[in-house]
Amino acid sequence: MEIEKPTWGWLEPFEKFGQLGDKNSDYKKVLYGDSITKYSTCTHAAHGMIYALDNTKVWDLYESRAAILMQMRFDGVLGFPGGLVDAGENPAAALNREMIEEINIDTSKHYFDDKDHLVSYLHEEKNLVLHFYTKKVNLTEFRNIERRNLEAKEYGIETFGIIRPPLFTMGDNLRGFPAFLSNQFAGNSKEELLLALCATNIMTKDEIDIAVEAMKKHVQSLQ
Ligand SMILES: O=c1[nH]cnc2c1ncn2[C@H]1C[C@H](O)[C@@H](COP(=O)(O)OP(=O)(O)O)O1
Repeated sequence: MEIEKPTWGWLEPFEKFGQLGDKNSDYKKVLYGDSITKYSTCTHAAHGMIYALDNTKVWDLYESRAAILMQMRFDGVLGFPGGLVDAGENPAAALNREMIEEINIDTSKHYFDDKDHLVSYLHEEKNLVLHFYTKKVNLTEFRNIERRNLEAKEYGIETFGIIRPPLFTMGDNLRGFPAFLSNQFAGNSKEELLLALCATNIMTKDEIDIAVEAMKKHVQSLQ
């Protein structure tokens, strides 16, 4: 008896871009302009990091540094809100559309445009270009954005809840940010997070390198 194929959620060969397990080294940085002209036949996606600086202390001990909005995705890995760019669509416009669908953002107050673009990456084998944007809001606005998320159209379908990464490292030099980094991330989103933390001066390159080393040691110790 022939088993009927599900019409959604089946990774067809053309959906190769959605497969998990990408290596950071598979992505190379490309200029935004080139990515639009030279790689027009690739699949494009746009994702965005909304963040607010936050100088409150966690348990009067650890610097919060910033509230950053990430999400648990339908495929069980972490990433930023965003998604695929439709044919003929501008990546920033696609990002705003996805932000409405995935986290119910009010684009009359907060929207991404070309000047929020931080970096674009090409995954040659997957024929995939990833555009990444950042948007700074204040902490009150950030909390309002978080509150609206439960009413998003895609909540419980494509997105399974928003999260804030802990940006502090606890006394054992592992719990907190390094342990967070040992999760699985979609596409190149871990690298995007690290780059954005540095570009926004939320963390120094040295602090990031220390956390990444602690995370690697932890992951190796589990193997
Ligand atoms: O946050 C991200 N940063 C970089 N790449 C990402 C991120 N989230 C997903 N991805 C990758 C994974 C896929 O290869 C594509 C498509 O993204 P996705 O958000 O799943 O697209 P749709 O919601 O299905 O339109 O980007």
